[in-house]
Amino acid sequence: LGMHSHRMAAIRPQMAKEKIEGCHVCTLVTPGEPQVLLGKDKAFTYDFVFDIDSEQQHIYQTCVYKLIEGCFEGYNATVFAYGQTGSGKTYTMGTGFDVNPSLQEQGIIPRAVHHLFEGIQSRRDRAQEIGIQAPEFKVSAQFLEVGHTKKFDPIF
Ligand SMILES: Nc1ncnc2c1ncn2[C@@H]1O[C@H](COP(=O)(O)OP(=O)(O)OP(=O)(O)O)[C@@H](O)[C@H]1O
Repeated sequence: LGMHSHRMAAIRPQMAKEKIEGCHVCTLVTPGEPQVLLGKDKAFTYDFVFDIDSEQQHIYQTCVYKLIEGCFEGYNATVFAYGQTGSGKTYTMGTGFDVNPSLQEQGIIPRAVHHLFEGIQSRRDRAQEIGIQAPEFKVSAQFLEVGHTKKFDPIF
């Protein structure tokens, strides 16, 4: 059994409150590199980095698309968001229920569910077209939210 993981960082725009308080953006993404500079002397490297103006669609396409395609081959996949309060986990995962985001703003989970069921349907349709028995799919998914656990370090 092998396990492979990727780490990505997405930088969110400043919230209105932060702008009003005169906060400065302290991150700088190194052009062409998956690296974030924090202030002058701290550099962090990830597999992917998405700067402030990144679109949800781009994040999905780069980080999650292949995982869902892999599910059709029988692989398991996990997408895990972590970060401090207000850093943008809910927004990026698309699990806020109090807002109704535009299609463009839709996050990872609704995109993944859509991709999964579209993928199933198109594989079944294709089988019918060429006259073979439609494949059967069993879908099992989990969505967990861990919060406010002061003693739990999710970065391991
Ligand atoms: N990429 C983004 N573009 C625009 N707004 C964003 C982005 N990321 C986060 N936000 C906004 O920033 C605020 C905080 O984000 P969010 O609620 O997703 O944080 P969180 O990490 O889930 O926080 P908590 O741990 O407290 O639940 C929200 O108002 C959200 O809409």
